[in-house]
Parts: sequence; structure tokens; C-alpha cells
Amino acid sequence: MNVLQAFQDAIVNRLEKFVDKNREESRIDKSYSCDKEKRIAEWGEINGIKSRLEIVYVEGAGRGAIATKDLKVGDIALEIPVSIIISEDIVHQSDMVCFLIWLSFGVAAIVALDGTLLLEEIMQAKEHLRNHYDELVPALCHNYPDVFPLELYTWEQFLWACELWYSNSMKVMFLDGKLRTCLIPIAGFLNHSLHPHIIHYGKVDSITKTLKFPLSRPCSIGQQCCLSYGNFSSSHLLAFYGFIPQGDNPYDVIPLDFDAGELDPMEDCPVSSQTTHMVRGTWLSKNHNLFHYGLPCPLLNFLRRARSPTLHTKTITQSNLEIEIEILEVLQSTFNNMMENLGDTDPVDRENATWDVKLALEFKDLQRRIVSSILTSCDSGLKLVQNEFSRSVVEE
Ligand SMILES: C[S@@+](CC[C@H](N)C(=O)[O-])C[C@H]1O[C@@H](n2cnc3c(N)ncnc32)[C@H](O)[C@@H]1O
Repeated sequence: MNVLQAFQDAIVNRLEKFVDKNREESRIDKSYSCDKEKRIAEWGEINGIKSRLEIVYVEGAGRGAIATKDLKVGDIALEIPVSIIISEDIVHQSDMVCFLIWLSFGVAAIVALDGTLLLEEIMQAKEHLRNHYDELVPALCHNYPDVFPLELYTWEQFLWACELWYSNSMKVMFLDGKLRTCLIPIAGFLNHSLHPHIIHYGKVDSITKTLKFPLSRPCSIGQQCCLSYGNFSSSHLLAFYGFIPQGDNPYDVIPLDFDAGELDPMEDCPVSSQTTHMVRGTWLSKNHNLFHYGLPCPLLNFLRRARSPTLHTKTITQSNLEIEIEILEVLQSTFNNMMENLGDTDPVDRENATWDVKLALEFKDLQRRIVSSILTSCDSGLKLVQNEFSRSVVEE
């Protein structure tokens, strides 16, 4: 028996079981004809694209690709000749349907984001782009009005082009070893999933001179075939692609910055050394026992060291338990503040809200859910430690 094959089958089986449990249904809207997309697919075929996918309209995600036959692990869903990959740095204006993303969010959506770190990120990204625009575009329009007519190169159009570029481009490693950000015909129709079919792509094959999209898990005929855009948090997907993926995203984290405030050994004075820890929704953790509480070990160890520099042995002693109470209380107070900043559920008529406000509210709900799980874990952790503490006092 081929051991490697058996091993691969076992892995695929486990993957499929996991995906079955977390299945995301994509509904295909058959009323949308996708004529333009069909024409692009025909053009692609003439130009050497080999595809086992068909472009359709997927509810809630725009266009997407479904498998035209049962595809198994290792099958190539899509193969694109390098000659038709667009690697220019300039995105021209076109009448293509495009999803606007966070950069062009309205005021109401920005207001709805109050209390989240994403608000700050988006404002910074927008400012950064505005500086680029101011440095570049007016001078180009003034010096080369025939090439850059002012009416086409407005701030709104520039923002739109940036959004298009961020949400549709992919990084490709070419045969000269250079990594370039590109627009890739047909592949640009593939949507992202937390349980993607295609994970390993992005390097041009030196023999065929094509970019291949092989399957890492099977995709049945008619099923949406999804890519992984990368191991991105929902805030990144929202900021750069304009959507929040369905399901539990293991890359959703809440960053916690600490000033370690260590002493400079040479000068004997405090130096500010920032450390950042990441905390996920604690429902993703398996260990909720004493000394773990479903919280990340590096964070707990960092807080323990800050209280007692001696090695923490995770043994049940009264002094260790006192430290545990202290660090859980610190986390509880930090996350309580965070929850207060996020505020209560927003009093907005969600049904009738605009798409951007809906997304903003969905994102805030997600943040609340993560913070709330951390608070619940701190709370049950504290009870656990206090019980142990009382028991050890009685035993003494
Ligand atoms: C590379 S394009 C994919 C094709 C796109 N659906 C279209 O109609 O052009 C990336 C964009 O697709 C949408 N998208 C991708 N994955 C999605 C998902 N899982 N849920 C919702 N929208 C998604 C987002 O608007 C994103 O900016």
C-alpha cells in the first residue's frame, strides 16, 4: 500500500470533516447572467488560460467561481500564462463592477466604528493616500493634461482605483525572482474563504511559464471554489477587501500593547520597550484549566514575570495563586475598559442601514464577541483560582 497516498487521504478526510462541521453555504444567484464575465473567459481561453471554473454571481460576495467538474486535491483549477498577467503599477479607469471598500466609507459608518482600532487604521490609510494624491496627481494633471485629464483624476476616482487595486491584486513571484503585485485575469474573480480550496499559488512555473492554482482540498462540481487571500484578520479583510468572512476567523485578534518599562542595564534608568500581545476569542482555545484560562500563554507569562521575576513553575502555592489573581484582575480591567469603549449594541435600524454601516456594525459585534469571551474566561479563571486558594488555606 502506498503509505504517502494513505497519509494524504487521511489528511483530506480530516479536512473535509472539519469543513463539513463549519460549512459556509454560498448561494448562487442564477438571475445574474455574467455575460461580460463569459466573454472574458472566452478571451482567456483564446489566450491560453486553462480553466475548470465558471464565473457566477454569489450572493453577498459578488462574482465568484464554481467548479465545472469534480476537482480533487492536486488538480489545477486554473492555469494562467504569464504573458497575460497584468503587472503594471497603474490601474486605469474602467467601467468594471467594483465593490467599494472601507476607504470610501461614509460618515455614518465611520461613526459606527467608534471605539475600535480599525477606525484609526482607516483614517491613517486614507491620510496616507491623500498625501500621495496631493504629491502626485495635481502636478501630473498640470504638466500632462492630455494624458491625465483633471476630470478623470479626481480624489474620488483615485480612491476608487486604490480600492480596486488593493482588493483585486495578487503578489506573484516571476521567473526573475522578483515579487510583483499584479492583476490576474479570471483568478481575480475568486473569492476568499476561511476554508479555502486553493492555498498555494503565486509562483510562476518555470517549465510551463504559467501561474497555476492547484487544489488543496476537493471541490465538487457546482461548488464555489475559493482562494485564501492570506492569513488575514477580519479587520484587514475589511480595510483592504471590504468584507468580513463568514465563520470563525482564527486570525481575529485583539492587540494589547504593554510598556515593559525595563531598566537600561548601562544607565540604570527606565527604557520604554513596547511589547504587543495578541488575544483571540477564547472559544478557540482548548485549555481553560488553572494557569491557562483559555488565554495566550505568552501574555500570561509576560504578566507573571512583571509581578515576580523568578521562574513561574505553575505549581499550586499560595503565592503563585495570588499572582494569578492579580494578573487576571489586570486583564479583566483592561478588557472591561475596552468593552466600555465599544459601548452597548448600537441603536441602529440594521435592516434599513446602508451597506457600509451594516459592515461597521457587524465588525463591532465581532469585536464585542471576542472581548466578551475574554472577560468570561477571566471571570471563570478568577473563580477557579479563588477556589484553589481557599482550598490551600483550609489545608494549611
Ligand atoms: C479579488 S475580488 C473577487 C471577485 C469579486 N467578488 C468580484 O465580483 O469582482 C475581491 C473582492 O471580492 C469580494 N469578496 C471576496 N471574498 C469574499 C467573501 N468571502 N465574502 C464577501 N465578499 C468577498 C470582496 O468585495 C473583495 O474585495
